[in-house]
Amino acid sequence: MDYRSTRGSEKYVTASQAILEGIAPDGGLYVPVNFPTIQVEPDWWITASYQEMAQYILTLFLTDFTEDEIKDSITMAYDTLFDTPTIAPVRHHGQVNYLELFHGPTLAFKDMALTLLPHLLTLAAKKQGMDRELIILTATSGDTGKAAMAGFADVPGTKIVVFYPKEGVSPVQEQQMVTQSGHNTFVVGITGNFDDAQTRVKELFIDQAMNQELAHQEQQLSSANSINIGRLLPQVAYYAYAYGQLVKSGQLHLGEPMNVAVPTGNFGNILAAYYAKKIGVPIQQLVCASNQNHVLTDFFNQGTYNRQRDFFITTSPSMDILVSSNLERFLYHLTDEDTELVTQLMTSLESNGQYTLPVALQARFSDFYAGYADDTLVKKTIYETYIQDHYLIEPHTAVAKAVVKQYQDVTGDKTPTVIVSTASPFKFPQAILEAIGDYPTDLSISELVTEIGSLTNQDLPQGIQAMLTNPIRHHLVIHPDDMKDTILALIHQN
Ligand SMILES: N[C@@H](CCOP(=O)(O)O)C(=O)O
Repeated sequence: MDYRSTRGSEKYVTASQAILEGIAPDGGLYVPVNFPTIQVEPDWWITASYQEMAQYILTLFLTDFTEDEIKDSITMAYDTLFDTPTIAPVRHHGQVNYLELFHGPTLAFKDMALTLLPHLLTLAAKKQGMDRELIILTATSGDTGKAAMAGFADVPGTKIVVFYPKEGVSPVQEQQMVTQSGHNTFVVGITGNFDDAQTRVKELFIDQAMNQELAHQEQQLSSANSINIGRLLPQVAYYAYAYGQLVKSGQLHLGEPMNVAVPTGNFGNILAAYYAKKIGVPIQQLVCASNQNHVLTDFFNQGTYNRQRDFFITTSPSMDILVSSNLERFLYHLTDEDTELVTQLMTSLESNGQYTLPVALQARFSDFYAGYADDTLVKKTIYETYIQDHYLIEPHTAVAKAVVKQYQDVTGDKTPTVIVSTASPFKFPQAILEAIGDYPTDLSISELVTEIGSLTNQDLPQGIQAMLTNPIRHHLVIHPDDMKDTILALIHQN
């Protein structure tokens, strides 16, 4: 299986090359040149473990890795770092299925790929005979940063630098990041938003002077964001696993489709569901759920992507994004691989802040339903779910739940649906407590997470305990324009 850039100007590369580079040299994103199909015995869906499914699916995509390399990486990634042997359980509460993707070490769905990526990247470097130090640049709106640092901490031959919006993540997300250990981890707040960070990170990948300077120091950039195909493909596995669990629970007969509802900002998680559908996971409708920054909702409903709009800081900060990077990959597939058109659209987005898709292409959106929920609706959804179903959900999951309700009200579609639950309630205690009761507004982080523990009847997860006890190691806050100099200073300090 080869990969090519969405902007088309580069030659085909192997999986290991694509993973190592992170982003294509022309500024596009690597995509598979074709899609394999799942060919398994019927009982595979209900008997395979999470690890077995992930191995099967990744073997289809990562064809220059051996089966043993993939298997060993998966064994190391999905182990006791997760607090449940099922890794990605589907829980059923009040007639609703939640695919809980927050059982990994940092309590967010990003762990599903970022416990694995360091192994894949290390192998990719070996395969390519690349012995430079890897500098992993990462932009985060809260979850990716912590998961990426936890994954790469003290991994030989790597340094990781993460940028996050200083005023745009939850207090727990920030505390998790700034207490991260590891001699090779760096996290820096910026006085801007996630888009400022992500845009500059993408620019640096194609900044010749920067890349030359790094090469001179025997270093090379790569990415831990979902712009890296090696971050995205592991996420395909959990949609297959969720489907198997729905069949196992008797909600579906094998072959009958499910719907999935994904809270999304950077369009990576829902693109992984789209890829799952393309390789044969029976998915009917992809419900694309946005928060008040509903640039994706407007795109799917009106055909125009317009990032020139107010930016809101919401209670679901991981989705506070106006430039959804992975939409570029979707456009590539939607346009039947018309790299010239994709390049035009992306150039228009960069220079005019918007683009409109030709009407004939808008007619191809039928796989997707898009909607959004603002913070008032999110609050109501968290409250109702807790009171009616005795289940505590965090704001991103609540966004998806609210949009599923809109979808079902509008269409009457009764297809069994999986709501992708992207983070643990422990990461967003303030928003949750505000939604469900009359809590004092001045609780400390420790008091906040303790309340969540009482409400869910759980001990504090290991990752939360570590956050409360580890010292703060990262203090830097900079202007986004200083990102390049800051990276160079951090990675070259002794
Ligand atoms: N929601 C993300 C933003 C970056 O998304 P990614 O999937 O491209 O890493 C976050 O929490 O950082």
